[in-house]
Amino acid sequence: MKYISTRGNAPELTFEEAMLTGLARDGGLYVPETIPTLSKDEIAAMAGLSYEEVAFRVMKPFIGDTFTDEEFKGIIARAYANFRHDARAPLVQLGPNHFLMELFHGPTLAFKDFAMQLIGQLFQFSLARRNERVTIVGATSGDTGSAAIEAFRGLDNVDVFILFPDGRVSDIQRKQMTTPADANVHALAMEGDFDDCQAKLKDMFNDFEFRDGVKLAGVNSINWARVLAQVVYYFTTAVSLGAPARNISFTVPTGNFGDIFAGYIAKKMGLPIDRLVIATNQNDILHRTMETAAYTKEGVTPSISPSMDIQVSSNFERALFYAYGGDGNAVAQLMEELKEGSFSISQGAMESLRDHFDSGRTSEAETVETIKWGFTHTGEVLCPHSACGVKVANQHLNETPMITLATAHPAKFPDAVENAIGVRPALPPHMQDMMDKPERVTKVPNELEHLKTLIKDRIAAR
Ligand SMILES: Cc1ncc(COP(=O)(O)O)c(C=O)c1O
Ligand SMILES: N[C@@H](CCOP(=O)(O)O)C(=O)O
Repeated sequence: MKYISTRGNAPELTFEEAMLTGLARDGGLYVPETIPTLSKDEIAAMAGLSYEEVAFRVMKPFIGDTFTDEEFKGIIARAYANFRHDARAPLVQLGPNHFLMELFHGPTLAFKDFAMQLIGQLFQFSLARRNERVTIVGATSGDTGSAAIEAFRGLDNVDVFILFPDGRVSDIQRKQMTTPADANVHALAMEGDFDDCQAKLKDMFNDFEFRDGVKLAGVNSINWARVLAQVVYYFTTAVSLGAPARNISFTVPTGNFGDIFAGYIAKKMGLPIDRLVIATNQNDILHRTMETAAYTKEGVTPSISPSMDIQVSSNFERALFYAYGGDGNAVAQLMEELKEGSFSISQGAMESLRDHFDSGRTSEAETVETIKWGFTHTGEVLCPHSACGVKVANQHLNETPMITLATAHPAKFPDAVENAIGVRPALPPHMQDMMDKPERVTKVPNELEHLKTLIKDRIAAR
């Protein structure tokens, strides 16, 4: 299996190379040159298997012979050993035809753990056998950063630098990033919003001297392995509700478009997904795009679902690549136009997107109302991001079972939840001592040269 860039102008790579590389050298994102498919029988045979067994069957065609089967099974087993629920991604029922996929039973209480715990194991295996070290730089609106730190802390051959927007993540998210004492962890509170952090990260990748000098690697969802790991739970949950014998729809709280794009890949692999519903908060660029065919950047307005406060939605580029029939030049042209603030999607590409995706937006007041509704009508305490998903899903219910992804544990956003329902969700026991630990964080300006120097100096000092 070879991996190609969405902008069509970067070297083709193997799975392992693409994983360790992150962003393609033409600024694009890596995708597999073909999407492997699974037959109805192969999907039906997943019923009753463990999460880990399904993970192996879904991901194996994408990794080819990168690892032996035994090696890959060992990697998967170690990745999910620290999850606190046997099903890993359990379903709870919210209504007659509406289910919630709880994706917050991993070590940092967000869906990011599903991919990041796996990537941590994949990197360790690959770096050890190649005798290499890397510098991971990640951009986060809160959850990717804590998941990355948890997955890579304490490793000798990895430094992990996390850029988060100063003052725009929850207190718990910040403490998850600033309290680990490991010397290879560097939490950087940057001025600006998440889009600024992600732009600086991409600037670093596009500076080849810096990139090659520090051996830069990326663990944001620009990394194909992140997306791939997230494909698995679409299979486990759809099969548990009767797929492939019946269709299933999903609603996904969306920001950087990685999670819902994983659902699109599951569909392309043969999982009978009817609709994939994009749920945004008030930062609704993706919903506006689906309605108007114009992707137009506006400023980000901080919300009570901060992890979705995103306007430059990185993985939408991958969706555009498929909507434009794999035309890398067309995608590169759109991304060039985006530098000026907006681009328009052609009619054919828009039809292709609308064949798979619906969308909706949730205001701040509606998010609060939905947290209340969830608690009162179902007993489920929703985090604000998951509440955005449930609100939009409730508007898209029909005869096809709907699964909404619950992307974070409510205890990561206790103020928003307590304000809505008067109950302060408690952190699980393994995280309670975090509140008293000292924080280690460096405030940094939104300046590329400053960041590059800091990173080089920190690596030299280790
Ligand atoms: C809790 C939570 N929900 C939803 C999202 C949006 O996911 P994606 O960026 O994959 O669209 C994020 C951030 O990625 C998140 O942290
Ligand atoms: N919401 C994310 C933003 C980064 O997304 P990623 O999936 O590209 O890593 C976060 O919590 O950091």
